[in-house]
Amino acid sequence: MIEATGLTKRYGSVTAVDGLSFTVPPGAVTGFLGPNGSGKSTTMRMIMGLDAPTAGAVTVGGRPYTGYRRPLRAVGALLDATAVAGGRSAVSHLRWLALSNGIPRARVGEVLRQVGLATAARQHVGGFSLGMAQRLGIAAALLGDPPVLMFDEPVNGLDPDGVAWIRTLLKSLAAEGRTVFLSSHLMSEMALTADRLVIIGGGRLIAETTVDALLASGAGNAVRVRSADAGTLAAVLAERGATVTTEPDGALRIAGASVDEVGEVARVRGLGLLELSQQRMSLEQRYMELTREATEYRADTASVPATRQ
Ligand SMILES: Nc1ncnc2c1ncn2[C@@H]1O[C@H](COP(=O)(O)OP(=O)(O)OP(=O)(O)O)[C@@H](O)[C@H]1O
Repeated sequence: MIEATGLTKRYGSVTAVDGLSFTVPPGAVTGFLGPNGSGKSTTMRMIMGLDAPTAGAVTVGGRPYTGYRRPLRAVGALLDATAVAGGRSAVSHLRWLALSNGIPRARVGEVLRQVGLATAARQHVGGFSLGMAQRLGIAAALLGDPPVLMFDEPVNGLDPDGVAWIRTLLKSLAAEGRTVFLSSHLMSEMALTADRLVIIGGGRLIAETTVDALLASGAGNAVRVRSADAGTLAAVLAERGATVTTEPDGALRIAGASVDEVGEVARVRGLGLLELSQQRMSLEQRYMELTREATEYRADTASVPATRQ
């Protein structure tokens, strides 16, 4: 579990993180989203004790990261995959990390196999591709078998196989009961990987919610229906208070009624249906809508509405 309470970081006149409170629970993948410069990396650095908060606090497993004598056993993190000395081999890099954290040497071989780097174990890290460096960073994060894992843009530069591999790995780590916290700008990937989301903008919380709840709450969600009796169906639905528009292909787009309600109205009136489906905004569309709302709200009132579910 990661818990931030009133977390704040100022760099001179820049407030990078502004009174941020959120929880990352175990047993789920929680995505961390926000526009460029919204404070995600700064927040992750404070979680890892690499930067001290100006105000507020963040704990991992109930205590600050810096309170752990062997931190790799408490939290594994991939923050910058390229931050490994290039002259070392993968195996010597991991052995050194294991030694300094009281982790058995045998664990090095295990994690190298787990990330698919066993055959490259003795190669110099300087010659690694970005994908191999990402895998090595993940091996280092897994080394101490920690209950909490954090990944900053883990799929950056990976090919589709690598992206799918990380998705499966993160989900399986969460299924084992670990806390998994993940930042990424790839919305389609986030929609497939994350169960929950913490969304920030301008250093402040915009929403803390599940992916399902966020998608269900989109203003652009609607029901699409095609019927040979579209005119009658549209009139009946409008009478019941739904907003009905006609699409270029003759289908009706209905806001303010569920798929079940539309289906029931058609059944009762004996109107044949050719198609009936729920239209949902993508995570990307919903995220853009939400961050835009928050920016406009902030411009109006100088404070951001926070949704917690
Ligand atoms: N060491 C620093 N000194 C001064 N300002 C900083 C420092 N680190 C971050 N900032 C500023 O704090 C704000 C938040 O930056 P941060 O890197 O945390 O955002 P981010 O959400 O991770 O962005 P990105 O998505 O681009 O990685 C930015 O305005 C940035 O310029």
